[in-house]
Amino acid sequence: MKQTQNQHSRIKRFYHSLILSGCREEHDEDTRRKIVVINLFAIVGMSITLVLGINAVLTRDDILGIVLLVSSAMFGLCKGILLHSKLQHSHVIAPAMLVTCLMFLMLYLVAQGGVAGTGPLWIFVLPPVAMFFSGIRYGVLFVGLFMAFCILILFYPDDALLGVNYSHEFRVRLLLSFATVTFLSAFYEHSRQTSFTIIRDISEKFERQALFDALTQLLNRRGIQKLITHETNRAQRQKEPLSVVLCDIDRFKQVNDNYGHDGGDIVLEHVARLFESAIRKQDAVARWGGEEFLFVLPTTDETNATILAEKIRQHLANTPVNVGDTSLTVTASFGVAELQLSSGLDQALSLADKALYLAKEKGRNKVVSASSLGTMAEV
Ligand SMILES: Nc1nc2c(ncn2[C@@H]2O[C@H](COP(=O)(O)OP(=O)(O)OP(=O)(O)O)[C@@H](O)[C@H]2O)c(=O)[nH]1
Repeated sequence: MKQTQNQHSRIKRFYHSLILSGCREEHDEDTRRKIVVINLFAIVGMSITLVLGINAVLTRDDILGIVLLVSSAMFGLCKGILLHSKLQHSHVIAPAMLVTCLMFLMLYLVAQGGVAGTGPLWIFVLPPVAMFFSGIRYGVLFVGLFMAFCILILFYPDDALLGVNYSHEFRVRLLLSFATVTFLSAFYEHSRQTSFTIIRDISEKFERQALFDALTQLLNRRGIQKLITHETNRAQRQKEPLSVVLCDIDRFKQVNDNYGHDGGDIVLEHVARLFESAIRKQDAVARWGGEEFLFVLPTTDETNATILAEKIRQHLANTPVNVGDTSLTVTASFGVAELQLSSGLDQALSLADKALYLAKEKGRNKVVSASSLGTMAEV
């Protein structure tokens, strides 16, 4: 069993170093995908140029062989840079090197013709690779530079820079078809980037909608869950107090009945803004349900949480809200409980709920703490 696990983790590590080297946690999805392609390109480039290089040496084409073997080494170096985990910008340096290396290799193939004059066929690899690795701006710059060198090599007087004989038509058509591929690659890269931005924006919007309440812009029940778990674990680990306060607007149904649902929504927004402005930066408040709110107060014991709840209660009661022409005074009831290390969060929430229920029972517009539940219930 353990052996299989070891084998699994070895395969995983091998896969990571092969495909994902250079990926960091802070990288977004697009950058990660790019790094995967850079890794693959470096490996494939290194292998192909190595095989072609050995073949060229064996067939006594020494210069082509050396150029290909040097290129293979350069591709290998790019892979090495990606594998260097401490290099911060490896995902920028490696592709820049890859494109430069590719560019020089292609220029050599254009100038010398490669095997049986087929060298120029490889240059069409450059535009899509340069656009994808370097983005449109630098991609166009790279390819533009490459074309300028190509024109110089192909049309230099007396073919002084050429080691092979191309017809005039071939040279012109080679450049025209290369320019067409460059244009299409730039257009494709632009569309790809635009689609990616749109999809990212939509996904961020959906993520926000899933975690935040659309009306009040506060975290919703699902949104605060992650924070609660994090704060609960921290409080338990560091043995620090943590309190929760459940709050429910008083007689909210009447607000809806008297001022309509829109009036009710204005009140909910007013309460949310007031609550938000009343807490510290490390505290959080969420819309827990319809007209119910939950405060999470790290490093706060029940006594201090009760003092804060009382302050908020008074502030709300003294801050009327305009609903249409009416200035409306809104009150709320609060239940406070401190997290007990032995019992956990659910117990604290249940106690806060009981305290809130008691605050309602005792006439509303009140703060009740969990520790006073027994004594107050008897009064
Ligand atoms: N306008 C508006 N009303 C809501 C929303 N969510 C829940 N409500 C209303 O909130 C009201 C809650 O009423 P109840 O649970 O009876 O409580 P209450 O009237 O506040 O009475 P107490 O809590 O006992 O003081 C219901 O009428 C719900 O329809 C919302 O998003 N907007």
